[in-house]
Amino acid sequence: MRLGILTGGGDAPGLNAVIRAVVRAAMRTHGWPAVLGIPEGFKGLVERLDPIELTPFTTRGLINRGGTILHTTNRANPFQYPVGEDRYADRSDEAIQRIEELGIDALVVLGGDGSLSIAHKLAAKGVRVMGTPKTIDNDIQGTELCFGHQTAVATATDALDRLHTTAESHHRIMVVELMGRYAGWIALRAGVAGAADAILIPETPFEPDRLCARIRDRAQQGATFSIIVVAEGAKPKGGDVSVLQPGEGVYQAQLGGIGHQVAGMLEGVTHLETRVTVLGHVQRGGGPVAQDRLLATHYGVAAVDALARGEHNSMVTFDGQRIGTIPLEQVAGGFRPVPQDHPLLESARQLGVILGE
Ligand SMILES: Nc1ncnc2c1ncn2[C@@H]1O[C@H](COP(=O)(O)OP(=O)(O)OP(=O)(O)O)[C@@H](O)[C@H]1O
Ligand SMILES: O=P(O)(O)OC[C@H]1O[C@](O)(CO)[C@@H](O)[C@@H]1O
Ligand SMILES: [Mg+2]
Repeated sequence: MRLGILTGGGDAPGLNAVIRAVVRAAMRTHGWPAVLGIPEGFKGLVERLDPIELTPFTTRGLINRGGTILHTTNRANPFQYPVGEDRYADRSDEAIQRIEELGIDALVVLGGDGSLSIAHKLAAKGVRVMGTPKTIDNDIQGTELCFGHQTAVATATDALDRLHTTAESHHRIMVVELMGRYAGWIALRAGVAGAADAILIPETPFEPDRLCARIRDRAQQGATFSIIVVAEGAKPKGGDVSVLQPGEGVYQAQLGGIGHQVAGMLEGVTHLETRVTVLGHVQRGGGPVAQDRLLATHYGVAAVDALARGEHNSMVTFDGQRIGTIPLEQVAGGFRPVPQDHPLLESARQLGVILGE
């Protein structure tokens, strides 16, 4: 079987490790021919960019490399492809024609919800696809873990450790804005691991007055500094998410600003000196931590195994114990928020972490 592979949407640590695993499993275990790497996500198919021949030799040294050697874009949906200023066309037939022309029997898509939804639509038109769940936000339906997430959590935790020492030196409030558009997995996990005093996530719109009162109480009870973690998609009760740049057409809005908003509220009420750190794309950069290398490797091997079994139109998954697969139709268009009864939320509550409730 000739495999094609592409990476879509934002990058995440572990993409290269999946590519390496797919290539090795396909060629070494199944004796399939070299895998064709499609550059720039789905754009590479529509624009007929030259594929990259991937072999165990050309994918050496990839397990710990950040980014994606295939490059990626989040602006290349073949079903709604930009063809001019504010104009889009369905170019999916051209993408499919290119897959056929390259002799690709199955396409492995490393992507988030957007890319996996596109893969599902291609499958409906007869393309054999296999997805692997990628996103640092960890918000893809059907799997406990997406690769990249644990690296982002480690990076954010390290940032919180560093902010602790300077917060303590200056008796300041430090507000840290972390990624997480719709789900607060990074903020919750890094917040607990980094001993944050408050964690605000998109799933729990916060009460500004209560938040300010509780931080003021902390100070009055002797706390000389506070660390507040805010997911970029967090919002006050009855309010909206903070947008830096609105979305347009197929372009998603750029979120940001909630950290400064929260800092302004806190400083106004508590009169404590407050500083803001927006960690941003640092969370997506660099090589994957060991857990993400392992998860990415399992996912790559499982994707090839599933195709070899004759399965397609699925995504590989991890349920906390085992690697499996799930039909893409159960993934596309959905997302996975932090449930209100999640054990880590419960532990945070019991530690007295302010959760904006
Ligand atoms: N539900 C959907 N169905 C079809 N296309 C979608 C859907 N959501 C997003 N898209 C398109 O898919 C492309 C990739 O989406 P996006 O940038 O969200 O990447 P992703 O794969 O979801 O990764 P991530 O969001 O983690 O960066 C974009 O062109 C976007 O317009
Ligand atoms: O790289 P971009 O286009 O700014 O996208 C940023 C978004 O991508 C993510 O990193 C992953 O979906 C989100 O956390 C963030 O909102
Ligand atoms: Mg997306």
